Amino acid sequence: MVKLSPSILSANFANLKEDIEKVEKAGVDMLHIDVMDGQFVPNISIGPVVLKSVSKITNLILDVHLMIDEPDRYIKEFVDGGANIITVHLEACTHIHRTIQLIKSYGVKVGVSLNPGTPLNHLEYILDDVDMVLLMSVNPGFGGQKFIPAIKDKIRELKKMIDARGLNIDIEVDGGIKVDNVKEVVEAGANVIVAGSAIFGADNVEESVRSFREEIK
Ligand SMILES: O=C(CO)[C@@H](O)[C@H](O)COP(=O)(O)O
Ligand SMILES: [Co+2]
Repeated sequence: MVKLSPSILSANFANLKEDIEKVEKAGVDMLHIDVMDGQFVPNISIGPVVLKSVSKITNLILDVHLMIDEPDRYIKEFVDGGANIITVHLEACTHIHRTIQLIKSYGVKVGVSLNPGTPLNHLEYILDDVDMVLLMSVNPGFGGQKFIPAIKDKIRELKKMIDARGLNIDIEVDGGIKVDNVKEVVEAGANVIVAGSAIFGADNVEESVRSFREEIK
């Protein structure tokens, strides 16, 4: 079953509660929380304080995407804020293995994300330790960018690596996913789809979620 994880980066932050209720009612599976530090990526978004408030008004799985340098410093705060899955960028961690163990020690799920230009072989010695791999299909930092087509091959390769090891790891893809390209992403092997502008930015959120579901059923 393919899961939908709309990114609140494209929500109206002055109206966040209503926006989240809309996607929840529309039947999405998770809520993707983009955290940006203005250092690892050239943008600043939200942190654990907002996450904590969000966790109080939704039952959706909170899928936290940390685009911050040396995330070990803040893992506990995001756990306390209600994160169910914490994904860190491989490129942002000096000791990725240690960071993965730290996240697991709090009993939450752990994901590792790769920028579009980072090769899959960097996962070789950590793949067995993670619950999810997040492949970026845009360069991180902003919503509303264009999907990078080469990532479809990367998804296929990752799926092969996971299957060859007999692992049960989610493949999440994030950036530029719309109703008209989601099918290709799922066919390549992704089973968690992030969509920001295409869901929170849609005129009719319910209709957008329905169209996504139709494409990936
Ligand atoms: O992590 C990021 C961007 O860095 C994403 O989660 C975006 O927020 C997705 O937005 P769209 O590309 O779907 O508009
Ligand atoms: Co994201």
